[in-house]
Amino acid sequence: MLFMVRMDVHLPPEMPPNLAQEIKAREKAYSQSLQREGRWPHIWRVVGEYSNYSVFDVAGNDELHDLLSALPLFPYMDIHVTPLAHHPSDIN
Ligand SMILES: O=C(O)CC1=CCC(=O)O1
Repeated sequence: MLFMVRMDVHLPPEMPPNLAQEIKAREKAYSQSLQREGRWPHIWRVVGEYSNYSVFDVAGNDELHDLLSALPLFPYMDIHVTPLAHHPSDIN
């Protein structure tokens, strides 16, 4: 199943910069491992915002929830999930 996910990151201003960098480095490594596995095929920056739109290709809701809740930035993000279905006009 495909899901479009918007993630808005809100790191607390009082977080020490070295801790923020460490969390971001773990987030990047985790994200890139899922991308290599094909479970996170798209990630796009929202212009001008500390946000992304991503597409996940997973078995279902439970797998997506497990994957998202394991993100190192999960405690600092608002996440909105949109399940995607095939469009009848899609030629692919
Ligand atoms: O920077 C972001 O949008 C948050 C994020 C998700 C995966 C990643 O590497 O960074």
